[in-house]
Amino acid sequence: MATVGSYLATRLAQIGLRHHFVVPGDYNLVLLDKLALNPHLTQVGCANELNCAFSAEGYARAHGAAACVVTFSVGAMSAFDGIGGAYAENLPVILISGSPNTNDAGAFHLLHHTLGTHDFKYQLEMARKVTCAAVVIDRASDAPRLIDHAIRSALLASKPAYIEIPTNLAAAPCAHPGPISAVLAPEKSDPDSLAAAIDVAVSFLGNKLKPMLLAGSKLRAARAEKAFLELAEATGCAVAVMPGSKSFFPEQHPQYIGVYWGDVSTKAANNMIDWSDGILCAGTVFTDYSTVGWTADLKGPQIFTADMDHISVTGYDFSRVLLADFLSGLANKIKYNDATMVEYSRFRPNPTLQPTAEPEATLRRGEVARQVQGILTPNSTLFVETGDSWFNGVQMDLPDGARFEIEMQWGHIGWSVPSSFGYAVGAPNRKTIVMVGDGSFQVTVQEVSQMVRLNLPILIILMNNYGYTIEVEIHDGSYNNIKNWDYAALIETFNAGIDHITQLVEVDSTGDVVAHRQLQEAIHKLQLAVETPFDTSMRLRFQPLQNIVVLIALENGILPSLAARK
Ligand SMILES: C/C(NCc1cnc(C)nc1N)=C(/S)[C@H](O)COP(=O)(O)OP(=O)(O)O
Ligand SMILES: [Mg+2]
Repeated sequence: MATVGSYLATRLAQIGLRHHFVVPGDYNLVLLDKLALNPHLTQVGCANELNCAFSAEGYARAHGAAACVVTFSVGAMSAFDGIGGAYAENLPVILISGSPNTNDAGAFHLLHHTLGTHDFKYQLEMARKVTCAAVVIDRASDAPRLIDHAIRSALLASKPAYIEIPTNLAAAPCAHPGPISAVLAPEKSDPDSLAAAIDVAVSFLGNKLKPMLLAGSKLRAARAEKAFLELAEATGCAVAVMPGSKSFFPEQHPQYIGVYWGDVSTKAANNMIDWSDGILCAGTVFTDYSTVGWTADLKGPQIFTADMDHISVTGYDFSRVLLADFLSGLANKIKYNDATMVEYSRFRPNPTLQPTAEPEATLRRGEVARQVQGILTPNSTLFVETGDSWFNGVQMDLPDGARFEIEMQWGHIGWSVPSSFGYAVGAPNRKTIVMVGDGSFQVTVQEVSQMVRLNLPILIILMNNYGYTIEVEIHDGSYNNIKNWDYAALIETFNAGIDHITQLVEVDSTGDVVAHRQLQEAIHKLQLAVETPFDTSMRLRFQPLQNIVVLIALENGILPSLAARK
């Protein structure tokens, strides 16, 4: 016989997970022991449950799915914020929570960590709001069915799922797992609807003079990036992406024309969108953010919408048509029409190279962004945090193979630190770079200490502009003040007890005036840091830290109103 905990561990390993993120608590300790026994799974501790959920979210970005394990109520409540983010970003994260013994409710026990009532179902009710499937294992014999249902639902919908396991059932015997195909077998498109949707799309695009494609953030969740590329090359037309799907289409591809984000588009992509008479939108999500306050929300007869499992255009609507099936089926039937590329070639803007700052100039945001651009490789993954970093990141010109991670829908400040940590756990062979503001960094900075512990080579570019600057731009007030930190000293704290040489490099444009050339040198050396023992003779202020590089750039160009806020 298996146990409920070992059954769950086997299923997590069988769907390809090699790590799971945890915060222990007395409702989940036996379960954690069972999960830790599985030879394919490594347990990764996090500093709190918000970061635990965001770390799993980042792992899912790298690995396809993820799992995090928390304790009842005080743990899960905090994790729900990160799980809400995974829901909003279409990422299959399995949230697993310990819970009271099955006899506690019936005995009218009042329990610690709960709301102090006899009702222990509130967590399940809350979980139902932020997941696509939420189950409670009330009997060990139900565990196989319920665990399989929750995991399969999450993988098919690319949304989080919730599994609640009472303390006394984690080690209870249950049936051995059956074939994993019961969980992993893919859904199929309805063949008639698929054929009909493709025919409608062929005539929609076929009778347009200047059709083009727009890639959206759900392309990854639908596992349709390859099919989208196939369709693009079959049509020869211009291809734009939305900010939430940057890097889901190769940016060095001749048909790539930039990020469509209304007035903040790149490479004049918005001009082509406005000029086109027919746009196939694949996996797109139009929100107040992504449409720049509804100024670019693409409605009307010239829009053809291909969603994860649903196709629609004026007068037609097809369900159970999987996006990847639709795109590759359409690629086989579509007529070639490169009119939009011919037009775009007439005004394709030259790349705007940020001028290199003068050697002695003090450091500014543009110079930091220019130098980050310079270190991007096909193996880079660039995380951009909510705030100014979004705009710096969206402008980056990605080499093919480079990936771009943004939390465009949930937009939770602080997401990038734990998410990049989880991502790097899931994809250690990639070079993870994070651009994050000081306000965001302060929300979830604890997970830098996990980066230290796991010796992950992550480069964090912290843009310290003394506060919530985006908020200042939106609507100023004293509430946008934050206390500046001595980040070097903070990082030293994380380094306690670690004897490896890694560096926190603080490039301070006031006080120790450090010209930008030293930033370049620092970045260059930081790159070396992950391969070779670090040269500790840096002239910059630094604190030894385990293979993590946190580069803190105080932006000299801070808004005058902020200057006084130190
Ligand atoms: C407070 C808030 N948004 C509101 C907000 C508040 N709470 C959560 C969890 N998420 C949010 N987006 C935002 S964008 C700050 O300007 C971020 O500051 P910082 O990281 O320092 O970046 P910038 O200075 O470039 O803006
Ligand atoms: Mg800031």
